[in-house]
Amino acid sequence: MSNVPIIAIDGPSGSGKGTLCQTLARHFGWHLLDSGALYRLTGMAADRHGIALNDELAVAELAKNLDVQFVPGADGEPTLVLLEGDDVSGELRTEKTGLLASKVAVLGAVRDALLQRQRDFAQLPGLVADGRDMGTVVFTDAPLKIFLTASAEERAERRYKQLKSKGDNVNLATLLMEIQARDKRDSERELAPLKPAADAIQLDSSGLGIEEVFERVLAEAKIRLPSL
Ligand SMILES: Nc1ncnc2c1ncn2[C@@H]1O[C@H](COP(=O)(O)OP(=O)(O)O)[C@@H](O)[C@H]1O
Ligand SMILES: Nc1ccn([C@H]2C[C@H](O)[C@@H](COP(=O)(O)OP(=O)(O)O)O2)c(=O)n1
Repeated sequence: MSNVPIIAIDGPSGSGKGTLCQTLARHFGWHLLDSGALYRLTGMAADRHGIALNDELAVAELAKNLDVQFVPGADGEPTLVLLEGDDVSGELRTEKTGLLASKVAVLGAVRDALLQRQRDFAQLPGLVADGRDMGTVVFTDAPLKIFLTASAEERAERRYKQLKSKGDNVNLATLLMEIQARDKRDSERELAPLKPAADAIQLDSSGLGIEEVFERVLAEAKIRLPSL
């Protein structure tokens, strides 16, 4: 793992991690780990199988044996995600699934079950890792760690526009409450809580455009990863 350059991006929901990570991975031609998707899929699997979200061992067993396939889309089309053979690409990104993910993510046995699977993504020529504990737990040696934030209001607004453009019937006030509840659960949990690593660069993206965030992180990458 140590010879693989890694950029770890952590932060709360809607801060722009996914967008930034995809742009960075494309820019460098590196691999991408969407760790949140693994927690989302675990939450969905528990929901499908009627397993209580606090049944730690049963949920961890699901996490260990996730039957998932990522099928690259045709030109310009998004990757399809199949859970147990069913296309769950749409359901994966809903707020309901985000909430399920945040609930199973408090369970230590689930986090342990997903740890090695995440580390296996560290492959040459490099990895951009998106999550909550990339810099603090999963890739502690990453030479560049970014903790990306934005005000809860701005994050809710971003999510509102994103879901609205997909045709979802959403309400801004409800989204803000959901984001705040998820922030609280993710930050206050005992294991791998959402917090900046001691050596992370904190970047508040409130009022910054997507391109501006990318340029700032690119500049940091050139400093911290001199081989780039
Ligand atoms: N800096 C930014 N300014 C405005 N909108 C942004 C910014 N970064 C991301 N977005 C938009 O906000 C929404 C949520 O971003 P996303 O990358 O999914 O966040 P996260 O992965 O942190 O939850 C997306 O629609 C994205 O296009
Ligand atoms: N490394 C990670 C990634 C996600 N999680 C949990 C906590 C999050 O609320 C959920 C969903 O994460 P995800 O990054 O997909 O969600 P957002 O796109 O930021 O809304 O999973 C985690 O505990 N650790």
